[in-house]
Amino acid sequence: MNKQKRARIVTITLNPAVDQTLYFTQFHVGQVNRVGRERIDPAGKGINVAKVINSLGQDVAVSGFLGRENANIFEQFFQAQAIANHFIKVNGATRVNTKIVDEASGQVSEINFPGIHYGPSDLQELKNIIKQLAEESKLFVLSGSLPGGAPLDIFREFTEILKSYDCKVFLDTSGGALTEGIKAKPYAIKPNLDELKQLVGHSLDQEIDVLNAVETLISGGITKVVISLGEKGALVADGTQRLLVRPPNVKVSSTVGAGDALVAGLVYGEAQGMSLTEQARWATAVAAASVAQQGTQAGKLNDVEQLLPNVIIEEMRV
Ligand SMILES: Nc1ncnc2c1ncn2[C@@H]1O[C@H](COP(=O)(O)OP(=O)(O)O)[C@@H](O)[C@H]1O
Ligand SMILES: O=P(O)(O)OC[C@H]1O[C@](O)(COP(=O)(O)O)[C@@H](O)[C@@H]1O
Repeated sequence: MNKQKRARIVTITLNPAVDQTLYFTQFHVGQVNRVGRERIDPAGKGINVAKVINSLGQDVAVSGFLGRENANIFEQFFQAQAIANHFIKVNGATRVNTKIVDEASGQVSEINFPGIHYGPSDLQELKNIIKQLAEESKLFVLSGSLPGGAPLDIFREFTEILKSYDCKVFLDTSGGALTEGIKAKPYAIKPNLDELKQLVGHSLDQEIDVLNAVETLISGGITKVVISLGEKGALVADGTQRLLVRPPNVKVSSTVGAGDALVAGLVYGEAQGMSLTEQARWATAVAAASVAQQGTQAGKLNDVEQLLPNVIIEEMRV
């Protein structure tokens, strides 16, 4: 596979977060708990996607809204990683999301805040930046929850703008933002099973229910649909193929950012012109490498390459 840089990818995060990960030998609800160690990561969905793309050696730019008061945490990181920073600074501080890791059980509990508020002029400025970036970058990732006050159809509008510039949009959001966003028919989406259930509005108890939901989304005009299934892997589908992809065994350190890593692997594969099968293999290896890292750090390219042969891909009958 030729790993030359062919396209710059842009990720948009409207609601970034400083992830504070607290590790406990064992966490007891309702009792005094002493923190074993702490990690602080500049994070949020699109920023995590960018970290992973960057660690794979692909050119990436980031944009969205950052709170002015603690923007330096992000700015220093982007500078150190040579990630092109097009974030707009708005009043206030970016949220701090706390992740509680119980090392005995491996369970992670997440406490996510609603996030920052922005004003109408901030939104206009962001639209202008997106249009400028779309002149030269053709792969966009729109990720994460919406900050307070954002209209539910904001990703729909961004997708429509980006499609008018011939850009491919990978949309990874949830709830009403996903329901509205898919109306603009993004190129690809990556809900997890809970997000898919919410989207279709009913339970998905059997494999056939999930396949039917995927079918409906693809026939509705979305080119690639990826349903992430946690440690079980993912269902990766386009108009002709349905792939059940199972991850290699890794020692789990933090599953926070696993979904973002999967998205990063998919977009990386797209930028490299990979087939759906290769894209699914890379995305799954990239996600497994990220799960083996603490906090939301990206796995190394070398680790990803070693995991690639251990990804199991089964073609399902359509
Ligand atoms: N324990 C694990 N071991 C290896 N890979 C994992 C593990 N948990 C998750 N993954 C990978 O990360 C991907 C995304 O995880 P998932 O939890 O479904 O996403 P999200 O964070 O969006 O809910 C999965 O499709 C899988 O490839
Ligand atoms: O934008 P949301 O949905 O509030 O999620 C933000 C949180 O999700 C993360 O991006 C991790 O997401 P995933 O585990 O789904 O990959 C964290 O870094 C961040 O704190």
